[in-house]
Order: sequence, then C-alpha cells, then structure tokens
Amino acid sequence: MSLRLDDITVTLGHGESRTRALRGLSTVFRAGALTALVGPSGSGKSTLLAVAGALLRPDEGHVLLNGTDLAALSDRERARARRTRIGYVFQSGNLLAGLTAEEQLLAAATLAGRRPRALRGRARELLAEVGLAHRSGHRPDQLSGGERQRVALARALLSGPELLLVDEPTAAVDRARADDLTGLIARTTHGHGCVTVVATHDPVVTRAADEVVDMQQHVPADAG
Ligand SMILES: Nc1ncnc2c1ncn2[C@@H]1O[C@H](COP(=O)(O)OP(=O)(O)OP(=O)(O)O)[C@@H](O)[C@H]1O
Repeated sequence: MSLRLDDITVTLGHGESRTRALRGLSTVFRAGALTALVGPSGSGKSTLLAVAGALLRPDEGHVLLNGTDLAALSDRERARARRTRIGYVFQSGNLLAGLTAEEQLLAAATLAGRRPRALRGRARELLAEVGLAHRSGHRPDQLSGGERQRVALARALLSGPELLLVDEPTAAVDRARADDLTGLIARTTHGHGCVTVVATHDPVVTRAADEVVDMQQHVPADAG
C-alpha cells in the first residue's frame, strides 16, 4: 500500500507567468506513515498535494495510489476517487457555515453518495476520536481554529480514505495546539493505515513525522 509519484512534471500559468512547478519528480509515500513534505516557499509542496489528490492533472508522469494511476483516469473517475479514496484537510478547514460539526461530516458523506443515517454512529465515533465529542453540535463560528481543523480531519477520515492530504495544519494554531494536532494526525494515520502527506514549514510536524520528503531535492532546473 503506497502512493507512488513517478516522473511527474507540472507546468502552471500561461505566458510570462508560466512556471515549471515540478519537473521529473519521483517519490514514494508509505501507508500507515505520516510523511512531512518540507521545502522553501515556492518549492512545489502545494502543487504536489494537488497532483497527489487528483485536483490537478500532471503534464507527464504517473500518480499510483495503491496501483491505480490517478493521472490516467477520466475526469469522472478522478472525481469519484476524490470523493471515495482521498481525504483533504486544507488550510482553515474549509467548513460550511451554518452546519454543526456532526453535520459537516454527514454532508460530506452525502456528497460521496452515502446514506447519512447509516453513518451517524461512525461520525460520532470520529468526532470523539479527534477529541470533539462535546462539540459535535457546534457550528464553525462556535469553534476555535484548532477545533475546526480537527472537524476537518474527522470529516476527511469518514470515507475511510486510502490517502490523507494535509496542508499546513499548524499554521493558524499555537504551539500546544500544534503538538496536539500533529500527535492526532500521527495517531490516526497509524490507526487507519492510510498514506498521509502533510505539507509543512513547522519543525513540530517534521519531528513527529515517520518520514520526511524534502522538495529541495526535487527543485526544477528552471525554477525561480
Ligand atoms: N497559477 C500559477 N501560475 C504560475 N505559477 C504558479 C501558479 N501557482 C503556483 N505557481 C508557482 O509554482 C511554484 C510552486 O508553487 P507551490 O504553491 O506548489 O509551492 P509551495 O512549496 O507550496 O509554497 P508555499 O510553501 O509558499 O505554500 C512556485 O514557483 C509558484 O510561484
């Protein structure tokens, strides 16, 4: 079980802003391990997450998630893979205003074509797992930044994803919360056995990671 990126090249923008964000990048992310993706600003971390998450199709290369090449799937199959095989925890949690924590999870499950009623028990378990059983009835404006990210993590885990992609989880929280959140992501990764890739600038995350992938080893020749 793994995510294997094989010879990935991505060009972004047009005309003068055209940039080779990734060139010939190859690397492997192991299941059941938290991998920290590090590197300076502009080194391609977000681009790699977008390619791995089937949000952006590479110009060239293969994105092998447990053997399926996500880059070679049709748009429809890629959308399905995003809903059913991949969990995203992107900055600020991207929660829907007006929905309680529990409803955030159930709404996502509904979009993925599942019956919310059958998942209510699992949603509650996951909220308890991320330490938010007592906040399941709170809306985003009634939660702290760290709590919102934990809701987003529980939501991402509800579909039992093979791949969990996390962008800068500790950017908006204090040191103690950063430790808590990182520990939580590590434990859930080990418990759920998913491939977890966390883009980060934070040494707290890097220290807690099982593996570190440094984008500087993959800097395109014409970057900058
Ligand atoms: N839409 C775009 N058009 C052109 N170039 C882009 C576009 N988006 C990103 N880039 C460039 O692609 C490169 C990789 O960007 P990316 O956002 O993946 O880096 P990053 O490592 O995630 O940076 P940060 O740590 O600042 O979030 C950078 O040089 C960036 O300027």
